[in-house]
Amino acid sequence: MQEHVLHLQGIRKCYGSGDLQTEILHGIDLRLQRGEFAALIGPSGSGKSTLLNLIGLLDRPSSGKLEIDGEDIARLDDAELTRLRGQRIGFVFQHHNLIPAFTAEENVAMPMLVARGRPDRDMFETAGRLLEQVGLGERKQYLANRLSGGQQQRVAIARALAMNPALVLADEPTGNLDTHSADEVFSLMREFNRHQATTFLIVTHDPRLAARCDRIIELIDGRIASDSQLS
Ligand SMILES: Nc1ncnc2c1ncn2[C@@H]1O[C@H](COP(=O)(O)OP(=O)(O)OP(=O)(O)O)[C@@H](O)[C@H]1O
Repeated sequence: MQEHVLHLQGIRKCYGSGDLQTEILHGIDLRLQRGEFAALIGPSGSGKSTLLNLIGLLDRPSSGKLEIDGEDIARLDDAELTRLRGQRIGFVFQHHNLIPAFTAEENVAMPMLVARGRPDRDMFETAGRLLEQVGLGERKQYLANRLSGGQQQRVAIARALAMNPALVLADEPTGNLDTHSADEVFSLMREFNRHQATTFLIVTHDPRLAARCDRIIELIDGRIASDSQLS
């Protein structure tokens, strides 16, 4: 097992081409150890989503080295990147991205269905267990669009954990929620982190939530401006 779930060295990202090319990330060095619970903060436009997209293997860096769970992504073709993303990374977005006409259970089973190619009993058992862990065991047969915003985000967390990923990337996971639901969703991520040693990297604009992380990484103008260990 790799000690570092994530290792970035000199990561740069440019958008556009020719004279219109703009560099957004200017050489990011970052390591995340297994079991870390880290916040990524920074002003709007500082490059947080751009960085998360690279780490989430949704886009490739313009240069630099990116390793996920010991795999150097430069060596992987697009199909291998998709496999690595599906198996090792979980995503929680601000807008939960659940399939509204599917039940909570079907939504959580979806990553397992995609990986295995056909439904089996085990994936629904796993989905049911995860939904119990996020406090929605009674509602697993509810359609996603019949659940409240906070409940939908809890389903999204269960779905992100369905493949037992090494790393969960959360982009403003509580941005749409009232304070109480935001606290609940945050506490759930924390519990999974403590009990399963899942590594979390969470983009948040909420200083109160960032202060509940172990580490705060601050991005300003495409550079890491500060990186502080809180516990
Ligand atoms: N596909 C793209 N093409 C060109 N420029 C882009 C693209 N995506 C992002 N940018 C630019 O990159 C910069 C960083 O954007 P990014 O979304 O990563 O910031 P952010 O820190 O996540 O901001 P916010 O907190 O507002 O979500 C911005 O100036 C943005 O306009």
